[in-house]
Amino acid sequence: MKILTADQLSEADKITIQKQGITSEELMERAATLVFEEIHKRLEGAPIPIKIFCGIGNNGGDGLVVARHLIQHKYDVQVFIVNYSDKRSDDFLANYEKLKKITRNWPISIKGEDDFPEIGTGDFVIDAIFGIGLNRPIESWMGKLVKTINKSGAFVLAVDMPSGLFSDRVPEKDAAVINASYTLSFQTPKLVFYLPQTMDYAGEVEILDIGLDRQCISESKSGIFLIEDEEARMFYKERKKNSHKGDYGNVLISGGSYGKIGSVLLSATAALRTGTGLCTLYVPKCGYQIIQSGLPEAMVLTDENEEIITNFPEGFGADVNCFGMGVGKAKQTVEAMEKFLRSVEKPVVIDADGLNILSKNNELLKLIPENSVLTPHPGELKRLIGEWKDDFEKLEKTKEFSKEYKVTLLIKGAHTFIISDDEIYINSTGNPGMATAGSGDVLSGVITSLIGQKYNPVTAAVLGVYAHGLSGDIAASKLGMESVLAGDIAKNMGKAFKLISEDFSGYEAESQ
Ligand SMILES: NC(=O)C1=CN([C@@H]2O[C@H](COP(=O)(O)OP(=O)(O)OC[C@H]3O[C@@H](n4cnc5c(N)ncnc54)[C@H](O)[C@@H]3O)[C@@H](O)[C@H]2O)[C@H](O)CC1
Ligand SMILES: [K+]
Repeated sequence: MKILTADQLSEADKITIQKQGITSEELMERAATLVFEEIHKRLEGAPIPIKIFCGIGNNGGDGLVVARHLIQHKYDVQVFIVNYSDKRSDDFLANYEKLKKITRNWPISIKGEDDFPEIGTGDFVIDAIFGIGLNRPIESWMGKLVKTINKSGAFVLAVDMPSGLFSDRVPEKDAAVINASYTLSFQTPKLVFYLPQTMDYAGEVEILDIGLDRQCISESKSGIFLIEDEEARMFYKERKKNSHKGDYGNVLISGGSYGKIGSVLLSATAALRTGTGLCTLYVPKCGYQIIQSGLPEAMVLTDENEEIITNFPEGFGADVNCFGMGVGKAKQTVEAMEKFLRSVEKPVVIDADGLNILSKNNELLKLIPENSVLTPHPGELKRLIGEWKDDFEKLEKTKEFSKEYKVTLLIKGAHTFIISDDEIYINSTGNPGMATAGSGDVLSGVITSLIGQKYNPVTAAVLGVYAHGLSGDIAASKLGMESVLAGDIAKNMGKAFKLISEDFSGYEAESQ
């Protein structure tokens, strides 16, 4: 799903009104009715005290529409108008009049701290103060109101955006921003819902299709995409009946050192579980027994050194190479990496210590084959591209690096970002149970495997990250998050691909 900016959404708003021949008030009614329906579906008429805080723009207008429907469905509702100016929007005013006609319990105006209501843990708060129209930080008594809501312990549902959160920048330290439990957002996701510095404000996110003009959305220029089941299914290539192992890639994974042979083992297991035809590992001598007995399906080549990699098997001729997990940073290993980079021409996958070697030996960067995939976590990324001021700068610097060296980079996290040139793909699968040793080794194996199966490297990275997260979700649903091991992520990969290729609804039904 495409991610649009606030300006693009406002534009889509206007075009929709023109093309569909509706008024903006009708569009507001449509959008906010969907919000009401979501709430009604969950509360099922429960007599919970609902406090709706409305601004005086269109986000506030949405709040008034939601209030009207809730009141008409006999919910216990109190509306508060956060009355910070006289400039009320037309659609706000129209809905204010409509609300007054259906209830005697008129909205209460808040003009300062003295007007703040008591908010308790048992309340259901709807935040309709500001949406995508926010153009400066929330200040004065309004800021205090936001902080009071946050401290109340109430369940907070944000309409479109948590108030105080900008769609295109990180809030200042101590800024007043609603900490929503849940955000119902209109039409397209917003980038800030997925960045580590801002994602917590939004809580759980659901996107409501409010029927904005499809053509306008598809023509809006955006290089940012949220990857969900639909996109993953689009990328997936089915295995052909008339095929043999040679069609699924000859993979060479080089890595490991004494005490870290498990990393390569995990990566190779994941590659094979992702469908690799032939998998060979290049490891120090100490890894031989471990791999032969731990993964009989893999072949093993050993370095002459017992404990570290000091060389690279030139002329092996793999379809795709992966380098780096568990290799350490010894001088001879740096030389081995240089030999590796000089002897391969096709795109490679570089992970873990391979990345740390690159950041300490910048002269090696220019040897990376074009279209390679680098899979850093934030610490490794920082060593590679330097410090960043905030998540937006991190994205910009990563794009610059991607363009300079013509590589795809991952930024691993709760939502892994895949960055290639000017494009950003955001993954939607995965869970905190996957924050466990070896999880990254598994991911490199998956991506390497897909490149070997002739996916282009960007697609391999995007689909690989998605499948890895989905497999982690399957593992967590069986084992509980705490018990997920990296090996479980590799083990469930087949099931993840089965879901991607066939039927997601089955998984959803199964996991409920
Ligand atoms: N996107 C859509 O298709 C639809 C959006 N809807 C809803 O409309 C809001 C956006 O409404 P808008 O009136 O443009 O902005 P806000 O309500 O977010 O803000 C109102 C107004 O307040 C001023 N302002 C901004 N920041 C501050 C501040 N810190 N302090 C004081 N005042 C501030 C500024 O002038 C704003 O214009 C969108 O989020 C949806 O909820 C439609 O209902 C349906 C279609
Ligand atoms: K809001």
